[in-house]
Amino acid sequence: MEATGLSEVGDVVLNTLMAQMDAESSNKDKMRSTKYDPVMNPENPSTTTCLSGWTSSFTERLFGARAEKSRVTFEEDVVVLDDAMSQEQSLGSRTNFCSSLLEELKESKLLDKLKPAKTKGERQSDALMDLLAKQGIVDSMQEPSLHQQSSVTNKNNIRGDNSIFVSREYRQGPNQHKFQKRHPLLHALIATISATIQQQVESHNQKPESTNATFCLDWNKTSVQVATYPGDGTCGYPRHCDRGQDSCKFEKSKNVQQETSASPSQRLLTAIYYLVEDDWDAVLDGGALRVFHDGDEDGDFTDIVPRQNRLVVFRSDCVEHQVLPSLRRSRTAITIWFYGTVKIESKMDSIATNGPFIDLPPPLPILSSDVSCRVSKIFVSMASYRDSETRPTLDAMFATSNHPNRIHCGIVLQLKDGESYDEDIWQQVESFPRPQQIRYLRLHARDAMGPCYARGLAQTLWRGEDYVLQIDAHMRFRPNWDVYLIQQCQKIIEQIRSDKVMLTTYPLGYTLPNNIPKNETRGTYLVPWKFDDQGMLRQCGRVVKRNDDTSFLPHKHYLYAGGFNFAPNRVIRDVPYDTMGLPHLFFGEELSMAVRLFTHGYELYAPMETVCYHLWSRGHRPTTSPTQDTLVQSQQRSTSQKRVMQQLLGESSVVGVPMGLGNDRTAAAFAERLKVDFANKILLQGCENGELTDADFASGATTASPMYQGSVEAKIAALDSKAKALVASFLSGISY
Ligand SMILES: O=C(O)CCC(=O)C(=O)O
Ligand SMILES: [Fe+2]
Repeated sequence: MEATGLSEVGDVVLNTLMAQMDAESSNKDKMRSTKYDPVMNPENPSTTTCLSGWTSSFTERLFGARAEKSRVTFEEDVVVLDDAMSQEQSLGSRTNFCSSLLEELKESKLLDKLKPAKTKGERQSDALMDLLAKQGIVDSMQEPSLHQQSSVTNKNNIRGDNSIFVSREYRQGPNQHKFQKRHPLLHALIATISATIQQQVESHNQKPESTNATFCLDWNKTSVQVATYPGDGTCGYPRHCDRGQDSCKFEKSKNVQQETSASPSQRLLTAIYYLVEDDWDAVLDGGALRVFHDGDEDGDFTDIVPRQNRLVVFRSDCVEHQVLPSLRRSRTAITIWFYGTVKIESKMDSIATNGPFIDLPPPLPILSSDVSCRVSKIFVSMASYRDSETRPTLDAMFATSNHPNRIHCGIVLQLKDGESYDEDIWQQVESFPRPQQIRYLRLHARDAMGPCYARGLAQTLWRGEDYVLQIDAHMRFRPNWDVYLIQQCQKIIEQIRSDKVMLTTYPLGYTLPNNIPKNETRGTYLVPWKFDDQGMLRQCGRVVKRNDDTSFLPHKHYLYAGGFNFAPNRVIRDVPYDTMGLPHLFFGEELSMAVRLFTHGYELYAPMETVCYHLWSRGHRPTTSPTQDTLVQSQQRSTSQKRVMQQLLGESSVVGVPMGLGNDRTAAAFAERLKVDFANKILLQGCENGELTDADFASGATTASPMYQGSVEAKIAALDSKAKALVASFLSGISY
């Protein structure tokens, strides 16, 4: 074994030691790390007027539950506040705020300035302006004002209203007193709604337990629009999302553009205040705001009648809506858009059983955009063989996920009947706090037939979830793992324009009970290691140098890890586990999957960051070993190994058959990419680096090292004496 490999092990051990020493101080840091800095709302410099009818359940609707849900519902996502503005705020002869405001708009001639909304061409030029603003070529704070709007009616307009933006410069610029003097009621409306929203956002963000989402609103960037739909029954506004068509789930099939943490804030909340007459009739006047519940084209909806003094608020980034034509009279509304970003953080749920984590690794970096509309369900496939870590793994997995409600597990529990060790495991899993999200099959351990059988059975528990994560039953996770995996997967799909992608690698290790190398978050990369005495190729993971440039795609490789892989759900149909065909196969399972995936056109990638940690020691659980095989078992194993060899050599009998190779690429091409000669069992030059170069690996390692393959004991044996001493002192603190 080469010394270069050892220094990698040394690194990991050192980092683990440091993690332990840091454990106490970092526990304190586990509190919210992102603090929102309240900024004084310029729309509201002195007053503290708030909408009186606003309740905390409204706040919960807009800022709370959404992060956990995939479906928009009227009851949970839209706030309708009647009698929004109190009558005391009206001025002059009228006692009614709404009619006073309408009068104010008329008197100030603002309503005369309304123009048909923008044409498609104008919107495209806006997009260009946006781009230029992002490049710093023009000032991004400029918003469309009266002068920039079209004065020509265009039949291609998708929306039929006449509108005007009350420019930010006018409302908030140096001459804002002019605006306030000329439009005192409009100013009062904007200030009241803004103050309420600001107060609610702040109080939401200060409650760490409320959700895992922090709302950062950019108070300098509100937009205010006055819009009138004529009452001729012809004009409405088709179904849309105020953030733009790319943001909604309904539009998911189109390429979703994700914000990066550097992207400017976007529309986050839409507040619409209706200025119609008080006898507006839902049927005779029409003009309802139709809110769609689901992402589907033909999903449910709720119609909201535009009542006088009614305020409707919803999330601009996920609530799709439409304006139905006004049938009898014109319909005026004022819309305020609030801009901002949503930071998603992991809930640091305390672990219900097996004590708390002594430490958690740093969260995975995820794009700061609110992915709540885009995050799909994940099916977690897990084969567990008499493993007391099954329940702690599930606990850790849910506790560190962003969207625990969207995770569904299929577990194959292979347990001995009547043994207390096994019955304890059964009890723990059966009494799991999220029983609706756990499906399982229980097998007698005596009927176990190796990982392919168990993982194949686990796949039968899939119920249409969008992504599939296959893991072992002894893992820990970094916070944000679910959103990170989906975002990385999507990034690759967009780049290579194929959804036959998989993220997979050998994770770094943890030790019992919960010792996670907190400072070690680098990714690992799979490369060939050696041919074992059965003639089977073994593989290993190598630590890759950290690269903080998030624009980089994960590194492509050709090997597959059974204990950690993530892919869009089509993988279950394209390359399902060979449940019956490879009984009692251990080494060979991963190669068979690798060559099958490759020949079916799948590209495999190693995440840039460690996503989870794997318990490499088997000391905590009873395992089977080939020496305990019955004759039948060992015969079956060697038949399975032969089948894997046929696959690796691309024999025609295994091409294009169920559970065999695909026709997209050949096994020979796989071997060539891997730089391995399977027929002669030779590793070819450069195979230890895969698609990378020496410089890409940590510690300048030039050879493949078996760092994650063996037991802890094997690793100790491989260390030099200095590292050995460190490991010994480290292990003496751990009981297992
Ligand atoms: O006036 C309404 O009810 C909604 C208008 C709208 O959807 C928009 O302007 O984006
Ligand atoms: Fe809208």
